[in-house]
Amino acid sequence: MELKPLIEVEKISFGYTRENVLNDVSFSIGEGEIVTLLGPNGCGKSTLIKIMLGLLRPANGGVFLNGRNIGEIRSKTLAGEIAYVPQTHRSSFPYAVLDVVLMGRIPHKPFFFRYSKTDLRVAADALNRLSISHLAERAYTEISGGERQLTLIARALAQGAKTFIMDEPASGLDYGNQLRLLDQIIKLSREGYTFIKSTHSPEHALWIADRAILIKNGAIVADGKCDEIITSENLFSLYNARVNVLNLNGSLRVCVPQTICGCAEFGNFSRQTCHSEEALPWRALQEV
Ligand SMILES: Nc1ncnc2c1ncn2[C@@H]1O[C@H](COP(=O)(O)OP(=O)(O)OP(=O)(O)O)[C@@H](O)[C@H]1O
Repeated sequence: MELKPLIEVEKISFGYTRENVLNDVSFSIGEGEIVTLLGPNGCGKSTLIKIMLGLLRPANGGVFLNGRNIGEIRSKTLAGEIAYVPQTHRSSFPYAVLDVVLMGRIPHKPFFFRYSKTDLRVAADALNRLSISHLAERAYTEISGGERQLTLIARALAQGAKTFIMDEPASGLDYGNQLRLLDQIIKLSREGYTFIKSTHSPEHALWIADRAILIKNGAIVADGKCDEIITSENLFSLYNARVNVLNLNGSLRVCVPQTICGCAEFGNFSRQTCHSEEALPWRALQEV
């Protein structure tokens, strides 16, 4: 089924200097999709995200939200539509975590305002949803990087926008919080939210995303369903790393490196199992 285009990126080129970082990048995002941007360090993911948010102006091309050029939409209006979770964020002011989350309500407020009971409830719900209510009174400057990341995601939720653009949202999170974040994204997507997120984990894309856009040297090299384009060959082309994409139980896909500890044979990747023919559990899995 063809999804209604929500965001259209048309022929974007951009360079910080004379050299282009992005070249002729085009794609569209449908309402309710979860789209993952994948690519090696420095390939242009964050730059593309900043252009999609109107924070950087492209040299050529444009970004359209529901047909309107993003550069012409007032920032307050845009904030009601799109919430941004940046890769890293530091604050010099020791705001309480609750206050940082409440800042997500500002686009809904007039110039002079006080937070209403509804704002407080929305912020408390967002903290609760991310399981960080216990941090509410802590200073944002005195919590860990992962806790800050969760706070920013809660702020994005409190903002009430239906589209989330997230730059490596799982990067600072511990393993449990990474999985809980993926879970939240799936739940919110079922409620009609749209997600565009960059990641360095092809597995995260395989597990939750509808679509992946693979970027290399500032250009799109593949765009399609995760199951179809997150392949061993494409991962090698992106990361210069040999990885098998395996099918678990016919539904879940996982990435398994072909070589760890110098053993090139598929499956022989732990010191214990090295050179042991019997101990190859991965043989039972089907290679994609
Ligand atoms: N403010 C800047 N000024 C000049 N060059 C920049 C600036 N920000 C990024 N770049 C360069 O632009 C290119 C793309 O950077 P970008 O941050 O978009 O990559 P990325 O794919 O998000 O990388 P990573 O996965 O490491 O976060 C890189 O070569 C980077 O060095």
